[in-house]
Amino acid sequence: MADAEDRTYRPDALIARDIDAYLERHRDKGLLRFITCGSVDDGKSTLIGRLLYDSRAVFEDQLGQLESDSARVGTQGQDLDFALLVDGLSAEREQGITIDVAYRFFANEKRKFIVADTPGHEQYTRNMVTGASTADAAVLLVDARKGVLVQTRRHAFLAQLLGIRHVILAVNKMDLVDYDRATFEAIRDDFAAFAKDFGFEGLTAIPISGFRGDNVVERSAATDWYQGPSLVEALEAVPLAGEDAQARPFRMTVQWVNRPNQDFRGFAGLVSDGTVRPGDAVRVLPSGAQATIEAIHTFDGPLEQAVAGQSVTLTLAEEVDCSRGDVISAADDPPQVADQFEASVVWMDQTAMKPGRGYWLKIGTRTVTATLAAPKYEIDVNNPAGSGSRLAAKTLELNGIGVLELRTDRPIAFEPYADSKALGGFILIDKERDATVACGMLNFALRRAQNVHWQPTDIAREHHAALKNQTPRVLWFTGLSGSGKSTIANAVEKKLALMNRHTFLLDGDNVRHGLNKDLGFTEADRIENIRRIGEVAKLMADAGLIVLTAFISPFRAERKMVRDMLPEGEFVEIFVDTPLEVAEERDVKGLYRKAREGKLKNFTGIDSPYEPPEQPEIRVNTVDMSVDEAADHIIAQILPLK
Ligand SMILES: Nc1ncnc2c1ncn2[C@@H]1O[C@H](COP(=O)(O)OS(=O)(=O)O)[C@@H](OP(=O)(O)O)[C@H]1O
Ligand SMILES: Nc1ncnc2c1ncn2[C@@H]1O[C@H](COP(=O)(O)OP(=O)(O)O)[C@@H](O)[C@H]1O
Repeated sequence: MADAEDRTYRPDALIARDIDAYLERHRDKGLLRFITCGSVDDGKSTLIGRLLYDSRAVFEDQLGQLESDSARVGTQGQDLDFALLVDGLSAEREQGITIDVAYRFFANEKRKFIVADTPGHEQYTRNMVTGASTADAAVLLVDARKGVLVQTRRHAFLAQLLGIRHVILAVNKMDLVDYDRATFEAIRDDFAAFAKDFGFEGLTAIPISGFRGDNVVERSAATDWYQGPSLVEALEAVPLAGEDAQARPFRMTVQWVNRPNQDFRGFAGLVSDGTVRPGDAVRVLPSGAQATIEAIHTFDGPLEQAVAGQSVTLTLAEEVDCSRGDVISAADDPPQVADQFEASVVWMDQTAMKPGRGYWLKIGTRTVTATLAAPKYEIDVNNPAGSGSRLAAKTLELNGIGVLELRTDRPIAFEPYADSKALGGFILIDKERDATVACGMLNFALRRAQNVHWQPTDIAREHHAALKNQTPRVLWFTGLSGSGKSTIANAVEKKLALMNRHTFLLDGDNVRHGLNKDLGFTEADRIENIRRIGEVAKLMADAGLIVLTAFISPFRAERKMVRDMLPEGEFVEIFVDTPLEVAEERDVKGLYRKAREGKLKNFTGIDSPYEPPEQPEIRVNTVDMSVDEAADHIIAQILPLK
């Protein structure tokens, strides 16, 4: 702040005078995206404020606001409090912490920069992940008085997990330790020792003062013992992501198929890697079909070549199947195709991960269903590099990071995240709530799936059904324990038998004594229980049977999963809608009493949830209907069975 009075801080005057000229001036400069991370009070906001202010990216009205805010609530006496420039949200000001990712743009003579300011607080891992996913570099702030903290380590770990290869360790508040060289070097060495296995290509440590401006834009005389670059110089030296990507084999994920008329079929998307030219041999994945690039179209006309970072429309010389989500790649060096993977997952939702449940997995522009296994281990983010960094875990909670196996319902083209963010990074979406719950990185494909193929059989499911002279069905009873599922399913089966129908009743207690005797009543076990029963019911329906199942099946997601496994109309959801009080009153097996006495844990309706169907095909009310009436009602609804 020493020279604040004698310099005229103004936003680049060109912005106001001629915005086109301003943009033109910056157009051909490379763009570096970076994140800043640090603990609360490390001075992150002040540093970013300083970067913006010194690069004249602050607008005059903001400046006026800053002056009045500084006087009112600033923490820096009469000086401008740069943190106020960045901590824009009022909630932040009140709490004194940054609560979301803020993106800010500035430019200097050499480069344009987008900085994602990510919060330091422990529970905000997901915001850091959001900010880091597109960053080329990370600036990790450390308070010179405090040194490397647990949070610094966590941020460094997340940065490497998200594939950031260039890290700048900004040892801040050097003014408060009298610019002491030994303090700086001890912190630098401490961090380097911790991060030695992280594989950072560039690790630069810089002594700075965001508040005073030392070594932020210009090198400071106060640290004459330091010979390295200023922060901005270090940021100018980070290689741009695009440069790396261009050296890789060609890949483009198809965003949409442009078919304005019969004669034109173009595949539009962003070239994520490499270079493409007309005449190049390519492959469409996951099908593997080969083709040749006919032309490259853009809004401004055809191109002789397109490189990573450009959005184009490709036409192919041959007629091949290619649709949204497919990957067009260099023919001689295509990405892999697989449906089982090891992945690292960062859980970002309040609701814990449910192993066995199907989530939407979105990778590039493709969306498939993925089922996650329980984590192999969770990573102790507070101690990510040492021994003991792997923790046993059955699930992942908010901000938890784990390594696990997952399978997709269809093969997808992919690359390990370490090689390609575009083809290896994904998000997971809760199907019911349509909410993003996690992000992840594919590490590698599991080989085990590759040699297992579907065996085609000559007698198809239609033949089985025709021989039995009936339409297969899965009559899926769901409801609380003691609601009447088994009793009614049994009555329905008897009636169907009298009608000469071929049936099979899969009942909760029986299946749990055999096929599923390894499973208990945790959420994960119930999900697996229903998954297996769904698979068995499907096989039986393939064999032409009318299958009746009587399981609590408490979760909508798994009932929907079984519905989706079967041909349209074959799954009939029957909600045995008995109120909890009535089922509890019946208490056929004495389990409700035990549960109320606390002798039985995770009992449905007591301390484990039941999600009633929203639109069941059939609902039966066992208070008003007898068993026989309920059975007749169901049969009437499913007829005819041919
Ligand atoms: N904790 C707990 N919660 C619910 N039910 C329990 C529990 N412990 C044992 N039982 C008995 O197991 C039967 C339910 O098994 P399901 O396979 O139908 O359950 S689930 O669909 O996996 O939720 C259920 O049988 P029904 O009464 O026929 O529903 C119970 O008798
Ligand atoms: N209308 C009804 N429908 C079904 N069951 C009834 C009805 N009225 C009384 N019940 C009794 O409720 C109990 C239901 O138990 P069960 O069929 O084992 O339920 P679930 O399989 O859902 O746990 C049985 O004892 C049954 O006789």
